[in-house]
Amino acid sequence: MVYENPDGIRIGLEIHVQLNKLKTKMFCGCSSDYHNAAPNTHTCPICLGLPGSLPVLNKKTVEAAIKVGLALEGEIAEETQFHRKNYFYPDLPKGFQVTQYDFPIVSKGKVVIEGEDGEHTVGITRAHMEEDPGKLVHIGSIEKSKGVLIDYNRSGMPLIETVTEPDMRSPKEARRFLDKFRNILEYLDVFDGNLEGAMRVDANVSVHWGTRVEIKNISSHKGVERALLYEIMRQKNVIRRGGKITLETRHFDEGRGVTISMRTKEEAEDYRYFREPDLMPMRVTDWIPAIRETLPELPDAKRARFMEQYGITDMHAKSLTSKIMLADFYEGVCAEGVDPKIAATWTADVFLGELNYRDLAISSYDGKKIGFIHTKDPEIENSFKVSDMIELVNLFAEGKVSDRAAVEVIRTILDGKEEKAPSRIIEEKGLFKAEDDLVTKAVAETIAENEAAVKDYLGGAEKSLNFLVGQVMKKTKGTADAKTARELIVKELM
Ligand SMILES: Nc1ncnc2c1ncn2[C@@H]1O[C@H](COP(=O)(O)OP(=O)(O)OP(=O)(O)O)[C@@H](O)[C@H]1O
Ligand SMILES: [Mg+2]
Ligand SMILES: [Mg+2]
Repeated sequence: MVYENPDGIRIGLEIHVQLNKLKTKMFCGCSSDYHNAAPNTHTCPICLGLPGSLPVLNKKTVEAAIKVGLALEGEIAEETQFHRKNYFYPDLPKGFQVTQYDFPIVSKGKVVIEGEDGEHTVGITRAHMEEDPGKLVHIGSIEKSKGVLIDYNRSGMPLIETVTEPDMRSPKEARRFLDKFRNILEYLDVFDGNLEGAMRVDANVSVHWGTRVEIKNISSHKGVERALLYEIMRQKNVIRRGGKITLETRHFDEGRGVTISMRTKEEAEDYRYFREPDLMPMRVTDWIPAIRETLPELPDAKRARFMEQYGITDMHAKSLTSKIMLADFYEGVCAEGVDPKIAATWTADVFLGELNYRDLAISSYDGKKIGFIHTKDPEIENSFKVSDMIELVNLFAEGKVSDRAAVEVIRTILDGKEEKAPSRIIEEKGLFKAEDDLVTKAVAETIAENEAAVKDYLGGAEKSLNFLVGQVMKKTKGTADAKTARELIVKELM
């Protein structure tokens, strides 16, 4: 299958990622652990940009950038340096942002995603380091706001900006790219995507192979997908009415789901880039071998190994490796000699499905349990123990609990406040699988009591069989295995 891209869509992303796993900021010793702190409490003359303060580069920023570059299979510049991007705006009182201009540390990388027509490669144009400015908090909506508050806790946080080639051909591909990119960064342990403001995306998009429009500063992957869907529709409509698309910057209004023009590129500023005189150029070639040593097994490699080592399907391997903490949890479960295929089903399909359904995001794994938080309210948190999954998988493998009962156990643990082992939950809820003769008895009774349904089934109405199975489940209070019940009924009526 070859994807034709009938609307000539091209999407290129600029992704700002905070290296929020580093202990301190980029040019000063202020702690980067500010997310729960009061505004402007994690600041000093350097990150406030006060006159006379001098930056001291946090070497870990450069190391992390090189690590990212290697993971993206990019080229690392032999010599790299910083520039000043001059602009006047209250998010950076010193009047310029320290960034990299024509010497980005990383260039020419790639990321392989699941595209519209199978594997699809997205080129990485460049990735560079820069400092995060302070955060402006608009009171009310950005267009109507009467006032602005500024929090400089974020100011001076190390960022990596990654620019892709316009290689994505649909909003879905853009979202898949972002999911994959985030996953890689989390594997590298340089980034925690659950923290507020950790990843901000500018999405560039054009239709009919035309001029691009840039949508600035979108904070979620889903937001990027929605903004692009809207923007593509808007551009197509403009062209259909005989209009022209011009290079402009737009803002995505998450609430209304629309993009709004902010400025045209003619109004774009001239940033008067020049070399940052307070920071020396760096030669980093010698650092590369040691950093390469620290590269972990990356998602694609892990996925291939999982299929090979555990004999699981590609779908399961993909889902289990979509988060490093989930992959580690799964391996923790398998380490105890449980059936890896059953463990994959219960972890990837049921457990992960139930988490998504509840808007819970995986946030930690400590070797014993996997933790998760609510995506809208991080105060809501819970965890699931490796030992509980092992017990459940074994009970299921031994035929002691049915599908339905195992799902019920997982739900009970996710929703419960007190800790309980699966076997206790099963006992308390009476979920142990019914003995075979109990099921046989229920089948016989069901057939005797439901003459009409039996007749319909024998007359070819498959639906009636479902009804009969339902009756058996009811009689056994859901403890029968639905598949067994079905087989028994069919056999009886043959
Ligand atoms: N025709 C196009 N359609 C869609 N995207 C495009 C097109 N041409 C370029 N792009 C994308 O636009 C982005 C350009 O980003 P880049 O940072 O190089 O420049 P910029 O947006 O002008 O600068 P700034 O950093 O100030 O936003 C890249 O992601 C690129 O892939
Ligand atoms: Mg741009
Ligand atoms: Mg850019």
